[in-house]
Order: sequence, then structure tokens, then C-alpha cells
Amino acid sequence: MAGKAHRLSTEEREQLLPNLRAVGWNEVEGRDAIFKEFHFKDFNRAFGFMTRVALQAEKLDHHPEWFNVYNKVHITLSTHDCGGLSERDINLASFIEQVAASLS
Ligand SMILES: C[C@H](O)[C@H](O)[C@H]1CNC2=NC(N)=NC(=O)C2=N1
Repeated sequence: MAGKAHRLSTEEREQLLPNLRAVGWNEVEGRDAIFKEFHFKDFNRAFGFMTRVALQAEKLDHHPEWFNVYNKVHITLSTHDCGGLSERDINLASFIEQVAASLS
């Protein structure tokens, strides 16, 4: 893996988080992580989405915490290696948004 992740600074957060907030990602209370809930038409769409995200996560060696029931997928992103939000979470969130957009 390329380099060690560092927790985002206040300045980096001010720059990066508003874009994600605007598309429904929120900061988790009591934990340095972001969360979003996705809804799809059916399980097939939800699982197709998860499959694409999973393959990219493996490629990036950065994995989501997620929960799926039928057409809903709840995703929490945080970087365990640094105990909080890093650029890796921002990058994965951006990829997730692209996949979701391409499926809706
Ligand atoms: C050993 C391995 O590279 C690490 O455990 C990777 C794997 N996937 C990961 N995923 C997430 N979300 N955070 C990490 O710190 C992380 N670290």
C-alpha cells in the first residue's frame, strides 16, 4: 500500500467535506467517520452496487463498513490505520457516488 494514511486536518475537512455533505454523506456522532444510506430499486441493484464497490475497495485496499437489507445499503467510511477520516475515505466516497449515479 502507498504510504501511511493521515487524519484529515481541519483545513482539509473544510475543503473536502462540503462536497460530500451536499450529496448526503454525514459525519457520524462520537466517531471520526462519515455515513450515507443508499436506496435502490431492488436487491439486484443494491447488490450490483455493492459488488462494484467491493472490487474497487479491494483494489484500493480500503474497505467500507456496510450493512445491507434488501434494497438498502448503509455505508460508514473511516480509516482504521489512522483512527479517523483520511483522504482514502474521501476517494472511496467519490467512487461510491459515481457507481450509485451510474445505477440510478
Ligand atoms: C493490512 C491492510 O492493508 C489494512 O488493514 C487496510 C485494509 N482496509 C482498510 N480499510 C479501512 N476502511 N481502513 C483501513 O485502515 C484499512 N486498512
